[in-house]
Amino acid sequence: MDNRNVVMNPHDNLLTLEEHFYALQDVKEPNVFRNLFPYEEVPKIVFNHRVVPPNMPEEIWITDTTFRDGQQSRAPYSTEQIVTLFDYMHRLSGPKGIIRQSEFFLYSEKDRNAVYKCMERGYEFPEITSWIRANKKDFELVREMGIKETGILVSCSDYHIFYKMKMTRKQAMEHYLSVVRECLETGVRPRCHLEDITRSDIYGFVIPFCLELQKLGESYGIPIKIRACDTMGYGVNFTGAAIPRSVPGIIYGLNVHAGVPSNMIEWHGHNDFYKAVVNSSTAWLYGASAVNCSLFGIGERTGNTPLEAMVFEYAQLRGTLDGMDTTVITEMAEYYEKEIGYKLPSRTPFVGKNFNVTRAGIHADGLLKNEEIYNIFDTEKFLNRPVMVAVSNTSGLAGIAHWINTYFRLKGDKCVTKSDPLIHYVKEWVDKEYESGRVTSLTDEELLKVIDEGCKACNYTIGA
Ligand SMILES: CC(C)C(=O)C(=O)O
Repeated sequence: MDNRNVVMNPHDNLLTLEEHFYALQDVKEPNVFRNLFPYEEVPKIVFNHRVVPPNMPEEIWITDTTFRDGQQSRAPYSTEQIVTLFDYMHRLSGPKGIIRQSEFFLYSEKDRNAVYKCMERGYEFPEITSWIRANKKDFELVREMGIKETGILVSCSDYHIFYKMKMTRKQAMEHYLSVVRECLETGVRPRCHLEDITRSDIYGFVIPFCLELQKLGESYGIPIKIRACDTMGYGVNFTGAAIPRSVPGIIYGLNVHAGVPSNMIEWHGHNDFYKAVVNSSTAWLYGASAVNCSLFGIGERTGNTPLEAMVFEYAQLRGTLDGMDTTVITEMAEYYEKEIGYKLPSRTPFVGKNFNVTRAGIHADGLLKNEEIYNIFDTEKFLNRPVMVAVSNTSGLAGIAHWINTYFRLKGDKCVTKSDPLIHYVKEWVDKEYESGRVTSLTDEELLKVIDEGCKACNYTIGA
């Protein structure tokens, strides 16, 4: 704060300009932004046409909440599952630690056991951080376990302050600061989760509070992280949208007005309005170094920002994967399906069964000529998932040929073509299936059986 302008207040205290302008507004009645959130109507997006300059930090990264927000919304993982997923996460993270941190509950013996087992791995990345009840005993526990950072809940909208906590803004702020001070006393780095920031009074509460946090952190020589939580998924990325819904506006306010450096700002999104991914990328683009995600987006209600999505957003924004091994994403998806029993919706980007499957015959024909025409990128290279054509009534000869080439991994002159008699044999069988009233798609087993019959009937050897 040394380089900021200062002004005198009437009591002769030195105040930064920010403190002078952004004093806490201790309102008597909660500000619930009824113009934006009428409750009995669909929420509104309002524009004030203030344009925030993009400001992507030099370094950006991903943090993980699979074992916290992720676990909050489903049956708990077993210790073995947590350790296996943590191993996968470490491999995905790469040498630069793009998956930088992962947060864990410490409530039960079982939670703590999982943490110890993950710690035994000795990985630098992801760093293990915690999520605890905000009291002295738990801060001591964090320190004793050798964890350097913990999350602390500091809900910031009047919905939470007035309705849930039954406090005034001043009382809430004083309470939060005392809890954060206790954490600092134990030498643990606090990460303040500003719950419900997209319904909060940014200038009347969030910025004054963050200015106080900055001062507190400075006095203990421990930087305090600010996690901006879009708890209900109300954030929007549109240029000129008004706060508190504007993601650029929130990040700008934290960065410029509250003086929180980019490497101390983290965005935590939810997907209630389908905006978790774009809002997280927007947070990066406007000055947050970290985005907090959970694997496959599994989290409260509609979920969090999917971690795998942000891996590919990272690569697109930075032009490099920076050493992340993205094929691990496919291994994790298989692990969820086989070992955890969680079936990913088939159209889920990057991991669903059908994410790179095309069904229409006309598309299949294009794919057969050149797979780039209908595949987002080399999905075989990055995800170990060759582009597929499902066989159905609309696949045509080209679709069947493509299915066989992909399934049997045939390359170059080993490939079957749509003029081969085997393809005509299979097509005849497919057509009959649908003519007789079938509406479901064909399974791999059915196709393999008819291909086998076709090879015998046509005296044909695949790949010969
Ligand atoms: C409970 C808080 C920290 C949270 O996860 C959220 O706001 O989404």
